[in-house]
Amino acid sequence: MFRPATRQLARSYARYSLRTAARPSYRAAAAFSVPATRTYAIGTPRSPKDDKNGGAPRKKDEDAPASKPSSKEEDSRPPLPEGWVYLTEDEVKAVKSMFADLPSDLQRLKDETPISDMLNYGVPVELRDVIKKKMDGNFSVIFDTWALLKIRGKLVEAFERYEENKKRTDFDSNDVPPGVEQTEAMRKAREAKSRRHGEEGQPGHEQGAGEGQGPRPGKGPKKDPGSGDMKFGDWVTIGLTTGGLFALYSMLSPDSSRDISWQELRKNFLDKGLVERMTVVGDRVRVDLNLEATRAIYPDSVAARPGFHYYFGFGSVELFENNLEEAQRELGIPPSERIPVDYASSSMIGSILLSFGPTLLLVGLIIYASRRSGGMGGGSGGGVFGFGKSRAKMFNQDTAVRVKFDDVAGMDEAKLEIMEFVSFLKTPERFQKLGAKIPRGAILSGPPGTGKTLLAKATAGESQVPFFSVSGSEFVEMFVGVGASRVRDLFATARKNAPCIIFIDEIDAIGRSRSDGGFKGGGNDEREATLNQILTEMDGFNTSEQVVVLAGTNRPDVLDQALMRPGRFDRHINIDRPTMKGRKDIFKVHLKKILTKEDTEYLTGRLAALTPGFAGADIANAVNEAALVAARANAESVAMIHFEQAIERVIGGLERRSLVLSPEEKRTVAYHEAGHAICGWFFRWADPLLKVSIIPRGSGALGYAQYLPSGDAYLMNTNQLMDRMAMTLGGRVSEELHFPTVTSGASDDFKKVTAMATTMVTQWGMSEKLGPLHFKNDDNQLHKPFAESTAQTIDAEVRRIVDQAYAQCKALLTKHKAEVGIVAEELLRKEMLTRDDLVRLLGPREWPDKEEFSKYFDGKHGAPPPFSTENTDSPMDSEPAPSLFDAKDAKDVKE
Ligand SMILES: Nc1ncnc2c1ncn2[C@@H]1O[C@H](COP(=O)(O)OP(=O)(O)OP(=O)(O)O)[C@@H](O)[C@H]1O
Repeated sequence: MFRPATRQLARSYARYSLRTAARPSYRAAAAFSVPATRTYAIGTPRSPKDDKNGGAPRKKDEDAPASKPSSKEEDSRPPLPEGWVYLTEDEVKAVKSMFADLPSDLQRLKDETPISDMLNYGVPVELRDVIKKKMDGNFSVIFDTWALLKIRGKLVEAFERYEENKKRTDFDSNDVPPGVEQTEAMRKAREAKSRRHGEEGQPGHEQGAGEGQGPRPGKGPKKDPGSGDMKFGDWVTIGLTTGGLFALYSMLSPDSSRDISWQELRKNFLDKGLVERMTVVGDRVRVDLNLEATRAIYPDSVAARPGFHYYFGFGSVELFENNLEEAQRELGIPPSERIPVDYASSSMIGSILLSFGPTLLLVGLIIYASRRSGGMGGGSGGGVFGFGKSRAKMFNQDTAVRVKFDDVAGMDEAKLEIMEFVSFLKTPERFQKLGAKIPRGAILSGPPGTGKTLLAKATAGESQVPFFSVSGSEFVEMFVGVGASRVRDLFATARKNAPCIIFIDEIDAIGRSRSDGGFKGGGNDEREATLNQILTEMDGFNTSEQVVVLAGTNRPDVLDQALMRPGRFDRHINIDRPTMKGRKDIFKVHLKKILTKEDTEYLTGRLAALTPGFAGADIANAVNEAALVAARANAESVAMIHFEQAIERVIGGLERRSLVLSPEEKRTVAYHEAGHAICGWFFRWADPLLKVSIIPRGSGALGYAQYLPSGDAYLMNTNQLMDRMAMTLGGRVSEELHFPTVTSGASDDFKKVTAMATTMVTQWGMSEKLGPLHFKNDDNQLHKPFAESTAQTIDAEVRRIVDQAYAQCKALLTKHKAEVGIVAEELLRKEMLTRDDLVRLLGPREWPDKEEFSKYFDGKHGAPPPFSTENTDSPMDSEPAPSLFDAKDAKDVKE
């Protein structure tokens, strides 16, 4: 089987055949003394039509055979050089059969190869071995095909030598002398060559017609329908192993280019027709070789690898062009087939980019990063300078601060105070004509969620002036000077928009007392610089400037005194948690958004009674939660029961019915809670019980008892405190009385009792031994503000008080041991008991109820008992945020 591996080989063989077919007297022997052909990887053939000789080019080789010899002449065939033999007819038949066996993609080779001519012109002797193997049936597709390729290489080399010796010009199909009849092989070979030349896309070139002529391919040798397929097909046929490894090696090889001198290039590649294209890249020329031809001649060279290029330098483009021109002239390459030269001007830009690319990239990144951080601030200025821009959000009439004083409830005094600012902003002349200096600003302080921000917004909403809202933490940045710069920017913008209000929320983030820094080691210069800037800006206000600064904080105690002095924040408005009436009003505000059919007066009163210690935000949350509970229950409107469930949920957390306790644990919890309930029922000064439950809730409470607090207890006497402590210890005492051992469940009770007793002794002057002294225990202080002996006295007094509460509780529960049992057993059955259940089990409470209790919880309004047992919690509910209550809060969530 004869399978040319490369385009070059195929072409060479085709030419060889053409030649022999055209001139029968030609002998292979002559080929070794006279070059018969020259191959060019590139170049455009002359069209036969264009040729002056009518498609038959001039004759170049005088020794070339003129016609095919007859079989009679075979004996007189000239001797062949060593290593070459003439084939017999049988052998030629075997070659034909090998071609017939070729895979379909190589069948074309058969057509392009004039096999019968082999009979006359000899072949390398190795071909005979291959033919023999074929005839014996030992032909190996991989190894013997490879041998055939090598044989083909020898043939090509022979022609190359011939060419070099004679320095003759190309001999192609068009060189057939006039009058010589072209064989079929000649025609096909010429067509094949014509197709290859056609790749160069020379305008006006006409391709020959005939079978085997494919559609004209686009530019580039790889698209050659003949040679490209041939190469690929060869590798496939030879074997994936050889080809794959070679391709992999070629790809992975870092050796993708090499410098070469002009002389080397000329000797090794140009003269052999292996150069396909040259590209001027900057001051060098890149050489593209015809891979297939190169591989045939230099099979082991890197030059034959795909993607490999030679480069050579030149003095000037003109010199290079002249050299190339001269070389091609010497080689006799016709102008139409000269090697194309490209000029890659874009490489200049490419090389500039390559040199400056990293720097440009870095600069770009820096600019991008600074723009981003500037942009994040929301300030108008971006870029590097955006850091110092204020991040205050501005609201005006268009962007609407629609909050009005009516939306703020439960802080009437604070509202009155702040209304003065509104009058000042609206009618400044009223104050100015009397010579009154307008307060510069006000600090709104109070626990979280009490409505400080809301009040500031309402001030802006009422005065109809622009409102700049910023948080203190937004001045804090890792860069020195940024905070002060943002303050400057904020005040400058505010002055431009005067009259207006600036609201700085959480001002303690920057307004912290400057002396505080010392303890933490070195202070914080950046924060101090920011604070100083605020002080300066507020000082700098001209009295007629209508810019009011409001600030909110939960920690007025840590603020710097300079900030609080008159002339800066001269009004201090403390907003505490709302009273019973305040809560009622806040409920009214938020109930406006809710669809409910309940009597508003009764509903708000009852809810306010149930929520002592709730801040405005807690109330807003509870109302919203009630609407969600009602929605889950598919209710038409939000009813009392939904509100109560919502409040219970806000206080105690989500019910955790999935938490399964053992019967023994459940029993312990029931007796523990029953102990609390009995104490609350029988102690004179204890808060009336609302509900006791052993359904686990929240994160760790296994049961709890809830009491109606004694209104807003601003004052508590010793009796109340002792009863409350005794009631708190009721759980543990009950466990002691009813079980052989006690549990860890009373830990939180002890914590509360200890805290209460300690406060009584150290702050409320309720210890006769210690007397009327106040010792504030500050965790930040290293030393206690009292002597060691005082500490011992405090310890002793705290113990005495707790012991007394314990004794009081034990006496009561021992007396009512049976009742504890009754309540506990009922609790185990029902899991939750209300006040009505206790009345049923224990009879009416001996002590009179408080006013609010009888008003809202006497059952006269037909409302269900508080905290109905109906459970609408679904497992998907999220747990509400726990509310904060101080020691005065009577809601008692116990473990
Ligand atoms: N007095 C009130 N009247 C009506 N709603 C209130 C009142 N106080 C708080 N709220 C509700 O609580 C929400 C939160 O209040 P706001 O943000 O003003 O609290 P804050 O005191 O500024 O809290 P923080 O100290 O945590 O910043 C308000 O949007 C409002 O719905």
